[in-house]
Amino acid sequence: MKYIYTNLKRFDIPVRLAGVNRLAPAGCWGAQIVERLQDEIERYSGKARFTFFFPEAHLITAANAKRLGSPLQIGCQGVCREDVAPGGNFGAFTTNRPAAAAKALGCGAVLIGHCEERADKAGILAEAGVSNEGAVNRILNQEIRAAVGRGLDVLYCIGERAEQQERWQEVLAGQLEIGLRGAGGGHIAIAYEPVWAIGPGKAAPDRDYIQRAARFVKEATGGLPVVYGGGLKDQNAAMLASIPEIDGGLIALTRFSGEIGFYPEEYLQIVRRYLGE
Ligand SMILES: O=C[C@H](O)COP(=O)(O)O
Repeated sequence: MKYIYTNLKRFDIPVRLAGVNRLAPAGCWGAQIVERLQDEIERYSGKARFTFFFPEAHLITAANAKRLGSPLQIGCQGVCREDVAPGGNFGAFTTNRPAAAAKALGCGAVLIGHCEERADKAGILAEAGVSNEGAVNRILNQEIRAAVGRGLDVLYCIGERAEQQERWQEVLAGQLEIGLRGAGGGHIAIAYEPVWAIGPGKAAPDRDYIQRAARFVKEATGGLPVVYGGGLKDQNAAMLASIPEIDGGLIALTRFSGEIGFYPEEYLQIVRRYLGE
């Protein structure tokens, strides 16, 4: 079974507001993505699982657009490190999204620890004059445990930044060891994303580099599924699919130059290529 994840970041922002959304007005953007993809995706049932991480505003319309029995799973882009509990917090979580809320909104999965989330948390710590990767990993661990506690599938992102490349093993080991502590019992997959390979103008590492990291992650986690993200595109999908330790991919942009963004037809082309069709 292959796992194909998609992070739709904030690709819902229209071009006139400096975003990359050329697909649909914000109100129906999530539904349109589901409607344009689900027929084709259904052809791969049994061969691959598809999860789409939407910004919260689109979770309901995306979930409503999903046909009954569709293999497409809807996920959100993070959960709060605390959750509601009987006799505990009843929902006093202004601005945050507890795992229970994600569940109630129709999510089956959550993306945790994306490098953009890590950078945001590190930025908050930096405001207090603190630089502490361990603290970021501990907060992400709380989020993972909250998500697992609610039965959400978790895609946990790890990866080294450019300046960490020489000590990549130490960085990945810390992210895994602290992030996954006490989080057993759920469905957790790892997205290996070298931060320096993410986004427009960036290129994915070569096969050996990715295989070495994926092997390391597999060994450190006792064999959890590992997917690759960061510049995954039509041109390298087959190469990535040929790495035995890689169980799938995490896609965001489908077009990295010109009118960059997420385009459903281009996405399907990457999927076809990855699945060898
Ligand atoms: O969440 C996905 C990753 O950040 C990969 O992004 P990218 O495919 O645009 O490089």
